[in-house]
Amino acid sequence: MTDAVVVGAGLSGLVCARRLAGAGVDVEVLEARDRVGGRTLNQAIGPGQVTELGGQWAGPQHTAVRRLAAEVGVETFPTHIAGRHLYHHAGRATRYRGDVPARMPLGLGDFRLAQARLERLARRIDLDDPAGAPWARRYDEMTVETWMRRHMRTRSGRSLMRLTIKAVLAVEPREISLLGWLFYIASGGGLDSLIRTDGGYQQDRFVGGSQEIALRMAADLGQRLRLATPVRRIEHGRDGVRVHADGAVVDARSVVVAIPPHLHPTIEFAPGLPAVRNQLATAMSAGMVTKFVAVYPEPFWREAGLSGHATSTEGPISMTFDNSPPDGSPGALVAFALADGARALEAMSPADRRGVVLDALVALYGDRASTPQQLHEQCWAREQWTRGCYVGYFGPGGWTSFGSALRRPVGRIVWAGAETATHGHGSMDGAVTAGERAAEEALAALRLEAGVRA
Ligand SMILES: Cc1cc2nc3c(=O)[nH]c(=O)nc-3n(C[C@H](O)[C@H](O)[C@H](O)COP(=O)(O)OP(=O)(O)OC[C@H]3O[C@@H](n4cnc5c(N)ncnc54)[C@H](O)[C@@H]3O)c2cc1C
Ligand SMILES: [Mg+2]
Repeated sequence: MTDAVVVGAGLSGLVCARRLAGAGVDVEVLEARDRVGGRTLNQAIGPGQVTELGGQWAGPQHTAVRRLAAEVGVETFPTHIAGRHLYHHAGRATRYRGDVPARMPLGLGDFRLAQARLERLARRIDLDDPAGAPWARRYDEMTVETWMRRHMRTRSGRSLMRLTIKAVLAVEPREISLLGWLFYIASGGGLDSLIRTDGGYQQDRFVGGSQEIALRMAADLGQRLRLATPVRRIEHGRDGVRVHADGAVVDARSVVVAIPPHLHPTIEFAPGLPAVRNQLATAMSAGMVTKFVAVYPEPFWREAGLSGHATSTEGPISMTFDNSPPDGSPGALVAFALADGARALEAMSPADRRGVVLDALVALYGDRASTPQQLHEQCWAREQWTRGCYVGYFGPGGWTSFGSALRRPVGRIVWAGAETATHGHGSMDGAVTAGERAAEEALAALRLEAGVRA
């Protein structure tokens, strides 16, 4: 019998296993895919050059993932952001500086007032228990769309707020409660730090691609990690757990489940999980993102004084960034289709989808954008072992009904994953801190048990 099994070799599961192994615990990691990294994924774009198709940026607030990267020898480099950004709205692309386009002063004023209100409310959120306060529950009943209609006066202000929530959570404002939005804002260190283009969430990237962090942890784990081994059934009881996966059965004292909650129903638990835990898994949904990376001989937009960052209220592409490697060669633009935008693209043929994305890039960056050397596409909702991104979130009422069960262990089952994070919820940083927290919980239980046995 081994001490612990970790289900899922994303950042969270790998960090958890690394901490457990470091504490002298026998641990085995079972991963469904034939690769590690989960929602982080490198894409080669040239000899020795990569870009990312999943999570990639780290802001100054993301101290845990930075610490981990340093530990495994992965460096950061600043995201290329110098120059003017583009805002595409009402058929027109305009240039701007700063974090929010100022084309419509009334809309911008409206947005800033709403932002100030959200920041003020978010400061009252208890990250450990967002729905705990009686006043918080009222906010869980209302969608962000409803709140915007009540508190924002201009269409352009609302459209900026809609774009903001889509950019940071990949959901439409009708899909999430105000409390869910406030929790996410508080967890991310404030709305300002989530949206500012200078020194915010997108401040830095990882040299060699973000997946390199997971790849290095996997190398350190060696034989303790098994790929292409999806877990199908977890038996758990007084004496231990038995984890059934394709091609493996592992007996252990505890199991850490490090997959997103909306995938929990794909595993059979015996005995079944508590009622509220079952309901939590189906109440938590995930956003929807398709990420495109267009690769060009050079980052030609830079010569034109453009940063490569754009936001758009029109069409399926809501946001772009310069995603070139550190030396700017080759040039890469990443384009995001988010929520309704990503869903709209799924109704098209691959060729039509490609055409629509290139048209969007041409509308922003001109004709040179029409002929990339490579165009990569990753729809995370299509992926069997992810099914939605960036992260799981609760719809209206979800935090109130299920929030308190989110991290509560069930006997010998401990929960990890970015969805269980308090700080940096849904980010790589959150995945790391959640993995560390889960390792502490599993360790405490193992020590208690060893003490009882001794
Ligand atoms: C397009 C995109 C952009 C993002 N941008 C950023 C960003 O810029 N910055 C940032 O910080 N975060 C970003 N994120 C979020 C970040 O990538 C995730 O929060 C983080 O990687 C999640 O890690 P995790 O270990 O919790 O989950 P995952 O990475 O999802 O890991 C779960 C693992 O479990 C495996 N698995 C699933 N089911 C089973 C099973 N039954 N048995 C065995 N294994 C199983 C999966 O294959 C996967 O490897 C982004 C995400 C996406 C998709
Ligand atoms: Mg994981």
